[in-house]
Amino acid sequence: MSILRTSKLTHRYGSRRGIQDVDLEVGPGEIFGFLGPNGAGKSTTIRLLMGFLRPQQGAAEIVGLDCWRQSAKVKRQVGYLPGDLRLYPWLSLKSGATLVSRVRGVDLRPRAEELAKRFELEPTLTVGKMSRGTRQKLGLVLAMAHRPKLLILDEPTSGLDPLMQAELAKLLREAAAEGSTVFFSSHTLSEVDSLCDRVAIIRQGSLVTDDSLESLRAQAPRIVELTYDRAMAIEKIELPSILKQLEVVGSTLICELQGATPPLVQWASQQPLTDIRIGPPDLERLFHDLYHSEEAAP
Ligand SMILES: Nc1ncnc2c1ncn2[C@@H]1O[C@H](COP(=O)(O)OP(=O)(O)OP(=O)(O)O)[C@@H](O)[C@H]1O
Repeated sequence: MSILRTSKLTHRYGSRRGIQDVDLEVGPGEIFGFLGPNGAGKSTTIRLLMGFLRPQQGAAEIVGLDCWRQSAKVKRQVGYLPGDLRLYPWLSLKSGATLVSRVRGVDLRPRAEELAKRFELEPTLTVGKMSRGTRQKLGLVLAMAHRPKLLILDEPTSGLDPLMQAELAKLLREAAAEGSTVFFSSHTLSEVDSLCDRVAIIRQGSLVTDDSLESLRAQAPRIVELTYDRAMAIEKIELPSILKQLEVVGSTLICELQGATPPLVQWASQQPLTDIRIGPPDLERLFHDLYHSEEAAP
C-alpha cells in the first residue's frame, strides 16, 4: 500500500509552468527526498498534496484519500511544514502546543515539550522575538507533535544550523522507524544522501529521476587514475567507451568512469600500468548532470 501517490499530476499558473505529469509513489516508513533547483516545482507539488491547489490534470492521493476533494481528512493524517512558514507573532511553543492540541482534539503538549527540548527551543519565547531558525524549529515541532502518518516538509533544514540539522535528521529517522513516512524537499544533495531511502529529482516542472540512493550510487560516475609505465606513449592509448579522458598529468591519465567497474578492471589488467586508483561514486556529479541534463523537459 502506498502512503502518497500522484499520477500525471499537473498544475499551471496561467501561462507560467508549474508542474506537469508528475508520478510519485511513496510507501510506509520511507524517507523520500524531493530535490530540484529553484523554481523546479517542489512547492507546487507540495501545495497540490496539501489540497491548497487544485490539479488541472491528474490526481494526488494520501493514504488513499484524494488530496483535493478530501483535503480536510488528508490534513488530519499529515504534519506539514510550509516553505514560506508564517506564524502569528504572539505564538510561542507553549501557546502553539495548546492550540494544536485543541485543533486535533488530543493533548499534544507533552510531545511538543519533548521535541522542543531536542531543538533547544524556549517554551515561552514568542515568534515576534524569534530568529528565523528558531521559528523554523517551532514550525517543525508543531508539524511533528501529533506523530502524523505522513510528514510533508518543504525545505525543513532552511535556517537551521548544522547541529540542529543533525538533530532533525535524527528525529526524522526515529519517526520513520516508528512507521511514519517522510516526504521532504531540498536543494541540498548532502542531506538527501545521508538521510533518504529514495530520491526524486524535479526539473522545469517534470520528474527527471525517481530512484533509490543505492541505485543512484551505482549509476554515479567515478574518477579513475591510470598511471602508465613511463616508456608508454600515453597519447596512443585507446580508451574503452566506458572511460572518458579528463586530463593527463605526467604519465597518469585521469578519466571518468561512466559504467560498471568489472569491465574496467578487465581492460586495465591488459594495460602496462604501474598504478590504478578508482574513486568512490560521485553522486554530486550525477545530480549536477540530472539538474542540467538536456534531455529533461523543456
Ligand atoms: N503563485 C504563482 N504564480 C505564478 N507562478 C508561480 C506561482 N508559484 C510558483 N510559480 C511558478 O511555478 C514554477 C515552480 O515554482 P515552485 O515554487 O513550485 O518551485 P520550487 O521548486 O519550490 O522552487 P524553490 O526551490 O525556489 O522554492 C516556477 O516557474 C514559479 O515561477
